Amino acid sequence: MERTRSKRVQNLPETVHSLIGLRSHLTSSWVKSVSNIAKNVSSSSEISSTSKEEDDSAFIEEQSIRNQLSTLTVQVNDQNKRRRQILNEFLDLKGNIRVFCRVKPLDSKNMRAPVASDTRNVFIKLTESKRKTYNFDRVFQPDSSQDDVFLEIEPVIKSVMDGYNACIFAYGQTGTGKTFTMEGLPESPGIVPRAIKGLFKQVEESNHKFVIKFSMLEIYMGNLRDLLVSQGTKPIGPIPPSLLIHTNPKGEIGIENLVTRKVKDFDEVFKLYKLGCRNRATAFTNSNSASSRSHCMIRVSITCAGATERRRVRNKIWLVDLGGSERVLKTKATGRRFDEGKAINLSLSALGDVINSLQRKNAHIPYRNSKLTQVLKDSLGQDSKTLMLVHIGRKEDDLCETICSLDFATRAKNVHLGQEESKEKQEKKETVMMNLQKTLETIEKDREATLKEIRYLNETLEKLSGKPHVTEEAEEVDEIREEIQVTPKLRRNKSRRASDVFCSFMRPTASSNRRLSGADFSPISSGPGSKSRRNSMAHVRSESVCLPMMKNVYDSLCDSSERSVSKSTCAMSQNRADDAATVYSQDISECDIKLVVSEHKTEVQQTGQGSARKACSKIGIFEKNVNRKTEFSRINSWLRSQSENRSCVLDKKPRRLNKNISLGRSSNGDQTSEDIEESKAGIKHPLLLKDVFELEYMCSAETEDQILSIYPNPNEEDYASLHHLPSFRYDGLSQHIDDAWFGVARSANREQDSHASGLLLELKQPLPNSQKGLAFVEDVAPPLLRPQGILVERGRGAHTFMQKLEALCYRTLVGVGLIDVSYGSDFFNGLTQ
Ligand SMILES: Nc1ncnc2c1ncn2[C@@H]1O[C@H](COP(=O)(O)OP(=O)(O)OP(=O)(O)O)[C@@H](O)[C@H]1O
Repeated sequence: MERTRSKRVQNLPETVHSLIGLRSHLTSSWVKSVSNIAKNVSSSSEISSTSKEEDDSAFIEEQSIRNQLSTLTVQVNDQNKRRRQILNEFLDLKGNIRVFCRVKPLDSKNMRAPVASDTRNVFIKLTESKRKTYNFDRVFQPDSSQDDVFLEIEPVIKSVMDGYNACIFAYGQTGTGKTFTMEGLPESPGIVPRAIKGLFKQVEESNHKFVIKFSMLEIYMGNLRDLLVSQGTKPIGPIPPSLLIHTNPKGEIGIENLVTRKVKDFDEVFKLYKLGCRNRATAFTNSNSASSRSHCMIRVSITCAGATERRRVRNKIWLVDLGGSERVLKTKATGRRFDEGKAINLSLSALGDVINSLQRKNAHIPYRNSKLTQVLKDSLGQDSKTLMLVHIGRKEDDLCETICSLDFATRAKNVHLGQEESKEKQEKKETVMMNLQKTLETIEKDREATLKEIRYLNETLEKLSGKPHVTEEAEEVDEIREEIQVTPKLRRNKSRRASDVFCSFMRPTASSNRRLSGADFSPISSGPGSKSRRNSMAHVRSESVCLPMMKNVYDSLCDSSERSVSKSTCAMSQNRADDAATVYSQDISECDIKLVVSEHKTEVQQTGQGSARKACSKIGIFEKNVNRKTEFSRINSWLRSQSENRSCVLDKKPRRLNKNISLGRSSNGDQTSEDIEESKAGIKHPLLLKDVFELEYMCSAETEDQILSIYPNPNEEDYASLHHLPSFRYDGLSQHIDDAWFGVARSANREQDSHASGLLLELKQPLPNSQKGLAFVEDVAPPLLRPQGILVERGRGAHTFMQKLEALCYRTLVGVGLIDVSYGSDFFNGLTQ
């Protein structure tokens, strides 16, 4: 229409000209035509001026909307800023580290429950007259719903939108409801789905553009495993390489090669979460049929450019379902379950230390003592928001664990040296908090109204201009997105190595590189040319003692390879402080960390067979030297605390190892010539475990029970059972343990020794069929090479027997302080002090 009008106006001069040229033909029709044209001309000019006016008014309207929008944006940013400040003030008053407690309902109403609670306190009935009270920022009683829990969590999620890092974790004994709280059930979703939904909702409502990314990993036996990457399901495969943790110059923690997926909505997150859960390590335990055997960690990172009121451009929230704390003795875990429990306990202990140090505002925060705390470093402390949900059960049976969990939580609480706030101070604080909350609500309402108006104006603008409204900020976000996508990931085995990028203490050690390149868990090679840095540390004891680890039905559900006890022991040269530091930061699993000892050269040089008393005094000398000369992690105090309980005998015998050693009797029952020779020399050869395998030696189930009944399981009340430990005899852990530790002369032929060295255990009670004590030697060999096949062939009886033997081996090692099982005097005592 407009186009037709303007065409007519353009044609007017031509028409007039033609009229002039046709003067001679002036007729009434001509007059009519001219008057029509004149009319048209006037109406055209009218139309053109109207359209101009219209254009102008549209432009003005657009401009005014833009002006309004920029005013409103300033306004909403201001509101965001105020909201952030007030919310932060509110959370500061509540405490940046808050501890909640959730009490699990009893399975049956008729059960006796020595645990009671109100909204702030948990009461424990210890005896008829003795009670203990624990108070928390909030206690969720057994009938509390998931809604109640999330209501307390919500401010932290808002704070994440404001650019703060946060960490929410569930802690507690196995089976007390950590996964229930974090993940929930389809009909009653837990914190993770609600928090993520909450984040997306806020993103939608916000006037800013956000990029949200999701990652999921677990810390299993001290190794970081990406849960968004399938690890394979081979029961005896190499342990997948642990992901490396690094810190960027800004102090932000990153995890190398961790899959990080950009997510647009909750559904996408949900799919990834399900995938991650499928890859997670869970197993049947005595306490929970689907027990989490690792710490499951979800990271949601948020990036928002152009929101100057946010605390930082990129921030993150960690949602952590910690592995269940457990008393290894109570759960009667053996084999891998035992190792898992120990690793979990050690990292929980490290987490407790970190939180406690943060609460006390200590100058040194021991983040580096576990992978868990290393990963969470930038989300714990400073202005990060930390929420710990401690879970307890009410059963009488679990009282001990409940007290441990409550003690752990109390340690993490913001109670400075036992000084509780006065009631008056508390009331004052509550009033301030209430006022802040009211202000917060008003700001939230105003902010919502402003956001609504902004949305309306944006829509109007879109209609007017016919194209979506693009802000400068959105363009910036796009740039960031591109930047994130093009950031090259560090590739393994490429010329660019982690060591080129990270500062010295974060560089992987030779061992971790080895692990990366092929999950090599074999013991230290003594072969020619193997002059690795690690090998040059003559006293590294790690990966040297291999006990028979049974492949049982539960193990087959897990995909890691077997583990050797040696993973929990490690000694380092004192003059290699840097090695020790590196090991702490990168190389070893958590079970190692607590046990790392800076080794020293003792002057003890004793040879020959030692009596029990001698051996005990050797432990004393060892400890004394250790105390005097070495720098320690906790093993020192643990060993000392154990010395009274230890009654086992360290019996040092330099033994000539012979691969063809027999059972001490020939097939017809006669003594072999070797036996005769040995008995002449006064040396008795014990039965070797290797021989047990090879000669298919088995005793009846009754005999096994009879033997094993002598060595009952120690429990927390009765340490006397440790007196029944089988004697432990040194059998040449030659290359890995400094002989001076046990006062033994080193074998001249180290090379030969290293092939046949192992751990020897001797039961005091001989087997009926054998005139000799039963003893075990396990050759130093990579766990994968051990004779699993033989065990499998022997059927169930062999399995049960071997499980029991394994338990015995552990108990012996515990008794002499070679391994730390994290019960009683170690982990739990540490927490309750
Ligand atoms: N508050 C609760 N209300 C109802 N059921 C609960 C509650 N807490 C836990 N449960 C139930 O108890 C069982 C064990 O809980 P869950 O698996 O969450 O324990 P967990 O602490 O995560 O154990 P683990 O450390 O071994 O993984 C589940 O069946 C769960 O549904």
